[in-house]
Amino acid sequence: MSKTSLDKSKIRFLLLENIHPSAEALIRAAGYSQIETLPRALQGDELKAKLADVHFLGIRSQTRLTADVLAAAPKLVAAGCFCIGTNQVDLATARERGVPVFNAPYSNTRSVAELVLAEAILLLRGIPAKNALVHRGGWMKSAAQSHEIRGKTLGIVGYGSIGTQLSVLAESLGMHVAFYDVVTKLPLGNARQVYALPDLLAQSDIVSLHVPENESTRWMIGPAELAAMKDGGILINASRGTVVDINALTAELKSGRLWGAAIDVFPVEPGSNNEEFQSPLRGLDNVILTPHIGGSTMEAQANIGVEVAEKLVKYSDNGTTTSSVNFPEVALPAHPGRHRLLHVHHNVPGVLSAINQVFAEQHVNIASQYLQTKDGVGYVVMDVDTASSDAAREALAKVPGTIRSRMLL
Ligand SMILES: NC(=O)c1ccc[n+]([C@@H]2O[C@H](COP(=O)([O-])OP(=O)(O)OC[C@H]3O[C@@H](n4cnc5c(N)ncnc54)[C@H](O)[C@@H]3O)[C@@H](O)[C@H]2O)c1
Ligand SMILES: O=C(O)CC[C@@H](O)C(=O)O
Repeated sequence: MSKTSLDKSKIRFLLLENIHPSAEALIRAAGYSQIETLPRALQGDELKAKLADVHFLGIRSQTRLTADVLAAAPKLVAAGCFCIGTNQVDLATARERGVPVFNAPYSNTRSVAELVLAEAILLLRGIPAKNALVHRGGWMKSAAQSHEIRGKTLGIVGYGSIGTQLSVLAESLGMHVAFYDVVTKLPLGNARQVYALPDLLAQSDIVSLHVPENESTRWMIGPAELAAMKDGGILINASRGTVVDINALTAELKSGRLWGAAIDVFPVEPGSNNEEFQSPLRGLDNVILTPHIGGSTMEAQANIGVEVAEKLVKYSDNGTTTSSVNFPEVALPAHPGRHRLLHVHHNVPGVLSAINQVFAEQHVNIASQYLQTKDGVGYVVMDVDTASSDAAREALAKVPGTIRSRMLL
């Protein structure tokens, strides 16, 4: 088992938001014993107090890692988002503080695509409203406004991992697929790219949103976009709650101009299962409301637990940052018989030569050196002879421009 300069028994992991137990199992199997798990998100002061002593943090979509919170986490070595979205983390600040952030970019794409397709079928048949009526003792045996999915047009906004997966599944059921994306994408199957969002909205029977939360997607579906949708259209949002103006959507649904919607994500979501969910969409019969569970299947969550925990452990044990969403990516081999020095610094001219100067002055022989930079931050890793590593680490920490350094035994 690999060793870290800080004894593994002293390294603290905090896993929030009911992360699947597969994560804890993997971290324990790697030799770490201090792992605290909580079933809910933490925010603000409560989160800051908890983070004072934490080295590795695991979150899902609800815990906000703002610049303020990161400043209160001086020991934080790395953070893992046990999900796809990383919009809840101030990624630039994390990078500038020398904290790599990891996620699981593919583990729940299939789960989301399956749910969206199921919702599209249910909404086209008016099942949510019929189900609600029958539960209240009503009966409405009628084919009015009930349609097959075959031959209908699905408009996908955001043709990435989930959008493409959905595209393939929808075509297998006989749907026509059109998509809008800011990037020109290779269409799968017979799908076709539409280059203006209003055009896509106007020609789709069902519109499904699969964009990340960022400046370009915030409130991208507002009154004008909803008005551009077909009469009787259906909107599905399993991306992020800030993508849709929920009040405008409520108005379109209440007026009956849009036929139905399935919404999994909301501008404000409860941080735990014990809080009340508030939304103007509550009580509308032809709206499927789900508690942000698009990616919540046992299969996806178990895989995510392993994938992200593995990335955190690998960074802790060996320094590898491959697939980090905010950090220079370095894939490192094992370092048997050597000590490994990890140095994160501001990427300004002279830092690397200062490091090499320090090593020359300390008579430290560098066996291997790896360097990557990203957006103003450099990450250099050096494997050195064990005899001289302590002196080298001490000198390295004093190099101007250093953000942080670490040694692996
Ligand atoms: N409901 C859930 O449980 C759940 C689960 C997984 C992911 N998600 C959300 O779904 C999002 C998409 O996931 P993914 O894995 O497909 O991401 P992805 O990065 O693979 O794809 C996103 C696509 O959106 C495009 N895009 C970005 N900005 C755009 C804009 N302004 N207009 C049009 N297209 C734009 C990108 O070019 C990309 O092709 C995630 O960021 C996450 O927020 C939700
Ligand atoms: O599990 C979550 O909290 C978020 C799931 C989903 O939105 C994701 O980004 O993968």
